[in-house]
Amino acid sequence: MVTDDFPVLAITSGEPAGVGPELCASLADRQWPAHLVVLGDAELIEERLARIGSAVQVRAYQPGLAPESGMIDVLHQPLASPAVAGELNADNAPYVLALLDRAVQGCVSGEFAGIVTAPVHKGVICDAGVPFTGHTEYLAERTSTPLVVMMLVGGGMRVALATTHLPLSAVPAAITPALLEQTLRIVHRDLVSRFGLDAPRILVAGLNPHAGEGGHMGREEIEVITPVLDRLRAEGMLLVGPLPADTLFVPHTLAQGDAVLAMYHDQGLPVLKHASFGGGVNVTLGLPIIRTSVDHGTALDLAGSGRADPGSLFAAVELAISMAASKRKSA
Ligand SMILES: NC(=O)c1ccc[n+]([C@@H]2O[C@H](COP(=O)([O-])OP(=O)(O)OC[C@H]3O[C@@H](n4cnc5c(N)ncnc54)[C@H](O)[C@@H]3O)[C@@H](O)[C@H]2O)c1
Ligand SMILES: N[C@H](C(=O)O)[C@H](O)COP(=O)(O)O
Repeated sequence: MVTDDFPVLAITSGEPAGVGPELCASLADRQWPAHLVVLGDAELIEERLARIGSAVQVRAYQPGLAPESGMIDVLHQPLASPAVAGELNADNAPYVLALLDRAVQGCVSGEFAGIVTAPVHKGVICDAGVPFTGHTEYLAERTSTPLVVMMLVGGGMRVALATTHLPLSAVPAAITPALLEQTLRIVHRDLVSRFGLDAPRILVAGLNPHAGEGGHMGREEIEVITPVLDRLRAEGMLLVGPLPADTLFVPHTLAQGDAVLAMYHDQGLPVLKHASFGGGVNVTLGLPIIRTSVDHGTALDLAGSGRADPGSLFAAVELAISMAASKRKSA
């Protein structure tokens, strides 16, 4: 059960051909102020541990059992087909989704205080016939949440996205006044409730080069972004922008805000990942449950090598623990 000061967190081990299973096992290298329960196929995790020469042991998860050093507690979920490190197999896509479903179910029932996700491979899930664009959208659907916001934290930055996993050509039409307003409300609310900021200041990027150059390089700033910002400012929200994205991330400007709202995935994430890859955290705002994740993908090239850096997973667990504590304080 989730106790006040010792949350139980579900760690989904993700794509079985990727680095997720071995990274999850490396969580046993540290002592955590939480009970970490790895969701995955126990034999797969044992096989990866043996392969990388790790002394970590696998124990079957039982609620209430105290964590032990050098051991990971695994809530066994069987693979559909044997997994080979580095080789994607669409037959295991339902397994990957079952890990997420089980974790969500545990959060809803109160068994888990939150979810930390190791990476999945979006393409192989789609290849299996399940339209899938990412955990963010999947968890929104599974928790019946109409809108969630992806935010990455790292390198001293918090970068939220107005749009997530959609083709670049679809971005301008997706940035509607309603989307932008709801997104900013979610970012603002969660920065207060989950990150402990009293009056967060959000730097909002424009969509076009030089924020549209007064309408000469695009009109979204004038017609969509500025009116939304004006409306929310009138309510007291501290919003700066729309700012030209090329200079938004220079230290002097960045220092004037607590978070950035970028208009699309590759406007914000390359900057953050350049500054912090391997140590950043992806967090989903607006969900009724806590969810954090690594900042990297399945790294098929490293799977089974023992060379994958667990830094981002560790940071994701730390953030989930701190968010669970904030939630308890505000309850
Ligand atoms: N949280 C997630 O589930 C998540 C996040 C990002 C990407 N993805 C997915 O992962 C798949 C592969 O994506 P990609 O190839 O663009 O990115 P990737 O992050 O898997 O790999 C990019 C490079 O970073 C290296 N790298 C990644 N993780 C590392 C680690 N922990 N330690 C050391 N080096 C590491 C890889 O070896 C590779 O050279 C895609 O399907 C993508 O959508 C999932
Ligand atoms: N956009 C994320 C990143 O670059 O880290 C990644 O694709 C994972 O997204 P989900 O959390 O939605 O799976």
